[in-house]
Amino acid sequence: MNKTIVALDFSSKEEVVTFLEAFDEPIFVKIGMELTYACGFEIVETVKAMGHNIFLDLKLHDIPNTVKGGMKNLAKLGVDIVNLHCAGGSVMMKAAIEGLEEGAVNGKRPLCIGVTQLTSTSKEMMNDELMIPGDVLDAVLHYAKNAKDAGLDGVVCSVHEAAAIHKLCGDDFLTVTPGIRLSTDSVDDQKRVATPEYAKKQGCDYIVVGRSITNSENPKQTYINIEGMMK
Ligand SMILES: O=C(O)c1cc(=O)[nH]c(=O)n1[C@@H]1O[C@H](COP(=O)(O)O)[C@@H](O)[C@H]1O
Repeated sequence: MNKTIVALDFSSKEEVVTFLEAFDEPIFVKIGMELTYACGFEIVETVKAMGHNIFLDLKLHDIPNTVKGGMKNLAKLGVDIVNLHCAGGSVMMKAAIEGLEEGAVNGKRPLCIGVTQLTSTSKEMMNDELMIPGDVLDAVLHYAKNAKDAGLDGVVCSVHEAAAIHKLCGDDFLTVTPGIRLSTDSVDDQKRVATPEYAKKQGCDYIVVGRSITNSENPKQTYINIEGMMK
């Protein structure tokens, strides 16, 4: 199974198709809000028809009943992974799983993972602006435990928290880690970043990589190099 999930942060179907046509084999991709809001859910069908695995990253965060209904309809799309914000709370997370089970296609629901603290969040921002005290690791572990208890399949976190999450929640509990940068890349808006090599050392199940691949001169070769670092 591929360990690298490529973030298709594009605003048109043409860019997505051109990007994916370079790959000879199916890969794992992430369709997020930029692409979905530009193209609608039709883009999910387009990418599925090309044979790729899909993480549909819409980060649901609302009252339990609304998230349940939303997840029911997302499950019908037959994607592999969906996500939500753990900050929505345990009742919301349980409702999300109920919705996914109701909408499951042929008895199979998408995996559901919860965003703990965005990788663009620093300790200072978390403490001073969001008013969550302590270290980022403490908050992330607390949210991960809530997610596990609510029946989620894993979390989105930074590479720096993945090993501690596996220790607390078990090796089967997925850690999906964005904020990946090659050592020469600019950090951009990310705060908790790490290289693919370090992600492998920390036991991350999947890394999410956007700009390091999509903005590179040869995206396919960069993808192959990064996959190589994760094997
Ligand atoms: O849920 C996500 O995928 C996500 C969570 C998070 O905490 N941080 C984060 O960067 N992401 C996503 O991962 C991708 C990272 O993109 P790059 O910074 O370009 O590699 C983006 O599509 C983000 O929306």
